[in-house]
Amino acid sequence: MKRVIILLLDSFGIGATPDAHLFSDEGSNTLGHIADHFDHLFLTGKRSTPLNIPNLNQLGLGLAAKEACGSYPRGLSFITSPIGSYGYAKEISSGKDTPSGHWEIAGVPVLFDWGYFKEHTDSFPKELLATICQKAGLNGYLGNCHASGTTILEELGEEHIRTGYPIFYTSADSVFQIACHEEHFGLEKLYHLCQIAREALDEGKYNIGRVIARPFIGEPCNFSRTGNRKDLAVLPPSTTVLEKLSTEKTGEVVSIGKIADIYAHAGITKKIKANGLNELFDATLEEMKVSTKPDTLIFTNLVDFDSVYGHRRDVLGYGEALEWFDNRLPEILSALNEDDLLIITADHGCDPTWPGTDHTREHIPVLLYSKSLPPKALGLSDTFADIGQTISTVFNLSPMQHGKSLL
Ligand SMILES: O=P(O)(O)O[C@H]1O[C@H](CO)[C@@H](O)[C@H]1O
Ligand SMILES: [Mn+2]
Ligand SMILES: [Mn+2]
Repeated sequence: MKRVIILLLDSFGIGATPDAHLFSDEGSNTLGHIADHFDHLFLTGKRSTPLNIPNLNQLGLGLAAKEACGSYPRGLSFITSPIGSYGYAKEISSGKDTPSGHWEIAGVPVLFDWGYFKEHTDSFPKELLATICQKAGLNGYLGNCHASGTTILEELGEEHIRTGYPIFYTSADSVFQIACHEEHFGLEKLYHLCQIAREALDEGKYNIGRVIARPFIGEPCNFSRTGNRKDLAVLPPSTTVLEKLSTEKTGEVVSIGKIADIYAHAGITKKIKANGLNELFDATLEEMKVSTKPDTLIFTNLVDFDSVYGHRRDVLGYGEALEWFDNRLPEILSALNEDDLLIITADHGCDPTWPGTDHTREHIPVLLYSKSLPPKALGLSDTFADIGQTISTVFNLSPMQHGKSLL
């Protein structure tokens, strides 16, 4: 039996890429700056340890980070003999968004330019808004701007409840996001509205990667987003390794968390919904226990690193979540069969110390671990697609067009 398990820590970058200046992200470093912060807390007596992630470090994370940005993350002990193969990768896709990162990992980089809503206010074209309102029978909308998804609820959540108008917003990513109250507006009504927006964007050829439903609950001054987020993505531009596995080998491709949505369900054979790091982690472990089909890929996206900590610029929360993950990592390692391959990686950066609330253009870590694989230094991957090519090699699929196998 051959299985590949991918744990994707959404936004866990390890240092700016050479093209980061094109995104105003030169010097960004998600892991590095979190480690700096924790080291400072330790040295000033506010924490009993620096950033404490010994298991990731043993897998070669510190060494990969050193190669990616020039310095070992502060406070981590220097490891000379990691137990895993470690490397780092840069991105050839044009954007630093979630679909681009995930698709490139699956062997399909985004070599075209997405459409973006670049204006920070009055962000969406009038004719697009008119079409959506007409098709959805809406008398109005709120927002129509760039925003952080939690800040905009504080600003407009109350007015949304009072008027019944949905909140439309975007970011530096190729997204059209819609926030509505689950009870006052209704969840199904929100999903329906997102579908209308998706169709209007496609018909208008705006080339927008995702429409995202952002449901929330609560009262003014106390709103919170729920786990019923839904991403309506366009299809990847060509066949991903996920699709190849499910068609060439009739293998099992298990999505845990938002993976299925990100790939527009293409190639996914089993979908497991889970919210929050704990549930996502438990679901991954459970799937590793019950999956018996040969040629299985279990792919988990741990979105909270990005949506709860990275975009919120919560350095402490991000670091503590990393420590939580690291502490549970041995459970995954001991659930691995002899010829399973574990891949720990990310899709882009989201440095919580960086100005603004957007992603950062960074290298991703590429940590491979298998009981049957002697550890080695993998060096720099010129594209995230090396991961897809590696998976294609493991399952003996036809080669992907991009990337080289790391095995
Ligand atoms: O600020 P929130 O709503 O979390 O939105 C963020 O999440 C979106 C999708 O990952 C990004 O484009 C960014 O805008
Ligand atoms: Mn992401
Ligand atoms: Mn994000």
